[in-house]
Amino acid sequence: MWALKAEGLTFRYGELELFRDLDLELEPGAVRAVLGPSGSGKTTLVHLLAGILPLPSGRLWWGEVEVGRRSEEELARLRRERVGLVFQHHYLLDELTALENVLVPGMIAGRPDPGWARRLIERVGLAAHAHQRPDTLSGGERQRVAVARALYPRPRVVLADEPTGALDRANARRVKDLLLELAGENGAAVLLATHDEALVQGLPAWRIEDGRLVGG
Ligand SMILES: Nc1ncnc2c1ncn2[C@@H]1O[C@H](COP(=O)(O)OP(=O)(O)OP(=O)(O)O)[C@@H](O)[C@H]1O
Repeated sequence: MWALKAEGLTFRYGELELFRDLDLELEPGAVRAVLGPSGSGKTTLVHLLAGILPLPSGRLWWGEVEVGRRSEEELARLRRERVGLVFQHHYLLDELTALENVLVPGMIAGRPDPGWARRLIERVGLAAHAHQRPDTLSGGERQRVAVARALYPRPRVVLADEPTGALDRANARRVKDLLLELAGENGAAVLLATHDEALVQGLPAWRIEDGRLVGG
């Protein structure tokens, strides 16, 4: 069984065709970088795979569940349970502490587990900062909170779009390493889209070419 699978994905913005009959499959625990220059469609691909952009054609699965056509509400619930998202911008809530931000997915689901949230905050090296608000943390620390929050629901797959794009080299590596470690410990597959080839050196990678993914 796969953690993430897409079949026959075609997508265009007007005249600009970004994907043509694209297939992909990630097994549980697998890691793939998605590489491509600016404008090649990395963000668009992540948004399609996250169900943020509706699929105009093709099929998408998160684990054994086919995403298909669903109400916004149902899609949001499924995504919260099955998909961890990390973007270049952290999207943390400024009025909550770091720990509370990690717990948010559990509160929305009505099953908060503060012990698990605390363990994740510890794992990303922020135990001493658990009760600080995001606006009092550094950029790298905020991204580590975002990584912990993405892993909180124990998702099948983590989709990351330039998660280290706003960070210096050392912080970028630390955030990327933590993302892969935590995902690995929890059996989540990771798809990491970036233009930064040095960051993902040594990882299996797909490149966007002619509307498909090659390599890997
Ligand atoms: N809403 C939109 N309407 C029309 N064209 C769009 C839209 N969003 C993106 N595009 C175009 O689609 C192409 C792919 O954009 P996308 O943001 O997916 O690329 P990317 O590889 O993530 O780029 P970057 O690394 O610069 O973020 C670009 O040429 C962009 O101009």
